[in-house]
Amino acid sequence: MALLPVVDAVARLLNAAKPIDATQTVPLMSANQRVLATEVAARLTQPPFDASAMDGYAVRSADVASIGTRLSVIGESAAGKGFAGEIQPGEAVRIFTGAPVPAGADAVLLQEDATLHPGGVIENTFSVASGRHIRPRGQDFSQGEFILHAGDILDPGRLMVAAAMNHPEVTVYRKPLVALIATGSELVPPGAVLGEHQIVASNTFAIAALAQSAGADVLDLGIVPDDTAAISAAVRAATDAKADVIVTLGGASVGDHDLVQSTLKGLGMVLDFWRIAMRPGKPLMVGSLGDTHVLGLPGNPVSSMVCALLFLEPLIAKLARLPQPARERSAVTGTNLAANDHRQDYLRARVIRRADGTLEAHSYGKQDSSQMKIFANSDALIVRPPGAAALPAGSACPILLLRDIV
Ligand SMILES: Nc1nc2c(c(=O)[nH]1)N[C@H]1C(S)=C(S)[C@@H](COP(=O)(O)OP(=O)(O)OC[C@H]3O[C@@H](n4cnc5c(N)ncnc54)[C@H](O)[C@@H]3O)O[C@H]1N2
Ligand code: MOO
Repeated sequence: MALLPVVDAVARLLNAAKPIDATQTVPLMSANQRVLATEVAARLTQPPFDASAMDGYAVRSADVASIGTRLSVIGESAAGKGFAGEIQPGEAVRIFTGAPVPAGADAVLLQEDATLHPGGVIENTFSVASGRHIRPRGQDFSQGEFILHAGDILDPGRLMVAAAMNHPEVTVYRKPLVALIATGSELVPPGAVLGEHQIVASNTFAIAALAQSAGADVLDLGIVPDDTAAISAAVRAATDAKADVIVTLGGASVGDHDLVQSTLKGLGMVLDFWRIAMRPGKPLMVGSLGDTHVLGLPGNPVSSMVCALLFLEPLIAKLARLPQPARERSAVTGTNLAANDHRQDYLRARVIRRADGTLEAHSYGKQDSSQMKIFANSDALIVRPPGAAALPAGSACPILLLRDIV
């Protein structure tokens, strides 16, 4: 079977994925980066009353048209405790930022523009026009106004206005649930005392972090040995939990102990495709078990990460109604790059930002898909398309950023 090109494989996966319709109501404190499922209208008018924008004196502007006028201060209006009476000609009320403007007043004289005399009398050193330093009722928004909309991604500004509209909670789309199953009889969790021929299961932590950053909830189903019954039990646990995506780690290739595909098929998985024209990550498997997407990632740590970046991250974005990831950048290669074969190659690279802003990517020379230290030190993947000619240092090359470059 010919290997499927990466771009076709991603398109097949995303075309088959439907955004999640289910919603849930969450408190504002838990709503950052969630996707709104409803329109949100203001439950009140903001500000709810004409309010002072400054600390000073509420006055009748006609009284202070000329400098040097004396006014009697007859009371105080503070934020949360306004002045009940009405200002008459020749009177002023001490007022503070955010406080309601008393009846009769139509401007605020800054305290810097008033001289205080004994006996509660002020004298203006500046004149203020009608309306000056007053925030009229409803200047921000009005009750019933729709300010947030279904599909909006909640961020600090939107959460601020949601709270100001007097909503303690919002209705958002449910996050996709990604179940992770690490397969391999050699695997033990980090922190374990390793027996002979055992290795630490590291992939789960990388893929879980990637899935959470992409907007998913993660269900870690732990490590299962290379055993059909054990893999089946973990897959059933994932479907019982109503996972939207089951991600298996390892056992994706052709060895005698690579049982993931055969086990999943035995449980009813429909295989969509297997084996992609990419390096690393060739043995990636994609299928569906009922409505659940199944991604079988290769066990080699870097292969699993590259597959997760290329396939799991966009899948989560589509299910979650979030924008597709935008990791692509233009860079120049800082090293000579060899001609490529028929598999799209993803070279781990350090990236520096030149003084002119250009990104310069330095591929690690020797690298294979088991080398986690190189991946951890990599800022980007240089993308080498199938059949790409050799590139001398200084040539333009596309990269996928793994982290921000300062
Ligand atoms: N005859 C062939 N052999 C292999 C092929 C092939 O086409 N023909 N493909 C190779 C490629 S490419 C890859 S990638 C690997 C992927 O194999 P599997 O998905 O079956 O992975 P495993 O054999 O289970 O493990 C590979 C390697 O990674 C380690 N591993 C597994 N899981 C984890 C984990 N959760 N955390 C850390 N490390 C893990 C495992 O111990 C192995 O060392 O197949 C090639 N073989
Ligand atoms: O594709 Mo494998 O992922 O080369 O190591």
